Amino acid sequence: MSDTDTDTDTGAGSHDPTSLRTPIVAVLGHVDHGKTSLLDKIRGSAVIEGEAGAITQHIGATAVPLDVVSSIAGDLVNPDDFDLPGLLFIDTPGHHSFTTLRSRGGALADIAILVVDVNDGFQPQTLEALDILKRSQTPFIVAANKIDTVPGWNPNEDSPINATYEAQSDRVSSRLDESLYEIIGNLSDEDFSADLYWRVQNFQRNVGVVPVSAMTGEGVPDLLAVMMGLSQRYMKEEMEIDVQGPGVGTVLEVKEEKGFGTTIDIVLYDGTIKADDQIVVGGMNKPIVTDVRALLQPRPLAEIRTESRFEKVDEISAASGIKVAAPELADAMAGAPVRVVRNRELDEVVEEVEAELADIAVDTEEQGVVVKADTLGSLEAMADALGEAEVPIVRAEVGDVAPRDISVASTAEEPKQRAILGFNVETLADAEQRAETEDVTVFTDEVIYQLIEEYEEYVDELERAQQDTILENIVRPARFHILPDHTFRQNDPAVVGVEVNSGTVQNNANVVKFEGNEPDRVGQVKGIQEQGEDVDEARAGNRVSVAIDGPTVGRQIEEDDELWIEIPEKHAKILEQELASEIPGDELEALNMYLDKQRSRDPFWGK
Ligand SMILES: Nc1nc2c(ncn2[C@@H]2O[C@H](COP(=O)(O)OP(=O)(O)OP(=O)(O)O)[C@@H](O)[C@H]2O)c(=O)[nH]1
Repeated sequence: MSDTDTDTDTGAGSHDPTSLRTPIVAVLGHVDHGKTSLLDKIRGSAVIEGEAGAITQHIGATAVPLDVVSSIAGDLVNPDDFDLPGLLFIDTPGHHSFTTLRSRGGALADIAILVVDVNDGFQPQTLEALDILKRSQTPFIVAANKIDTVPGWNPNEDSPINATYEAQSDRVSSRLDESLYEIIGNLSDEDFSADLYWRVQNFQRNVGVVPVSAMTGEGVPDLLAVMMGLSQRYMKEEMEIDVQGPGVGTVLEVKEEKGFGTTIDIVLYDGTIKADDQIVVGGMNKPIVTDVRALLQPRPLAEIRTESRFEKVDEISAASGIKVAAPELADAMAGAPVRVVRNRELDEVVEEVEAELADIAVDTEEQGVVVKADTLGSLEAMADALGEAEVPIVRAEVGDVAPRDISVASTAEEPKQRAILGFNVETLADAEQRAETEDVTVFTDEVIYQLIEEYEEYVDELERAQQDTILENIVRPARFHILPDHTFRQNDPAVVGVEVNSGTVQNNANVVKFEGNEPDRVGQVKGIQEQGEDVDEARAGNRVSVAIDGPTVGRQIEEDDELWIEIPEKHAKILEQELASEIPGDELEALNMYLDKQRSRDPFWGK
């Protein structure tokens, strides 16, 4: 330990062939529950507590070295107990960036903080985040945030939780306990056994809940202590890397940068990347092979007035966030792998990148919706969620919704598949216009489940509308009988009083009479009158007079006869198979009786 004691540089450090890298930490949680504030608090405390320059601002991440963790956490962290170099916090909070952050087949973050507002409790994105954590099997702790908002709270800036608990009245602390136990209960509903962190004996089996305030810093010492302890205890082996080996990382963002062209912000989780390395990066169509032109880090705050926001470095080791400037990065994708070639066969490295990309690739089908997402990880998350919702995908790509996506969607055979689902992306202006003319519906949202819910509602509505039009064009079943002494006209057309037993008699429908089970078309309804008024239809129970063109009363039809509306076989099939739940019960009854009659003659009628 003693030889690394003085080494506060969490990145390029020791020259041991293997060394322990910094665990990568991601912060997730529902909107407004305090993810950004918590990160800011940790960063802020680190700046105040540490020697100048002790925390390193990386691209997309903040490194908090062990000695700074220890000075914030006080008695809770004794640096002699640890040999991991500190913690690397990913600066972009939210499960969205978390899904982007993947490494070989898993989450890139080694550990996560799930922020839950103690007042607000579990919310949709809390559940979504939990789902993502569960799937990626990422260890996490819950930061029960905003404890300072418990009415009557007596704040103690930056205090460990037990000290601040003691400073609260019984009423206040039992109120906080109530909220905390609610969160623990919610976690258990989601199959996570959880408890207040100081009661947890085995963090591999139980999720620790740490009460904190991102505002006052209360509980932040505990949070850091638990993170450090968890990493040291359970992740040490995974943190062993060949620090001088060729670097391996994940693209966090693809960005245009003045003077540098397209650059990629990456998180390096293994080895070292050097300013003269050849690298292979996952691209839209194929791996991109290119040479690093510059490795860029943010300039320390003091030098912000100089022209560039960045300064060049010669090399950097895992775990770290770095901007890479290199030619031909336009097709690079957020979430894609990056590998340094150095001393290895280029083909081999390309194959490794291809294999990783294939691993993330989404299965597409002949017919389905178009899916767009801003990163590979989120595309994969979308594909998973759509798979669960049984929505097939015809094309899945990283990027904004573009006109060619509209073209693809417009070729869908089913109207419900003339749709594009865009997660965290924009719709380009010309695509929007095109969507309108090509009758393609574009859905965009920043929450996966909301996006899918929106689409499902749309599909439901579409199907309802379709059934309505089908129903409009389909002959409705009806059974009715001629009332005795109600012949108003013998023929041309015959006009008789009838009562509808079940179903709906509609104008212009054909009328049949069964002789035994043999249907015999006797004519067509040519007018319905109810109490002297013309109507379009008569429902079950109505007594109306109908004009039937074709028969003569006394010959083809008689008073007391039971008559039916004739249902074409195709219509009968649609009614029975698709619309049975849409039509009224009495209509269904008439349909079933009609089918019974037809099928006693021909068992396959209407099937
Ligand atoms: N009183 C109090 N307010 C807090 C605390 N943490 C966050 N807030 C406030 O809650 C609001 C949301 O906090 P953010 O940090 O922006 O939340 P977030 O989860 O990062 O939100 P998004 O980035 O929008 O998802 C802000 O007004 C914060 O000032 C806390 O511990 N106590």
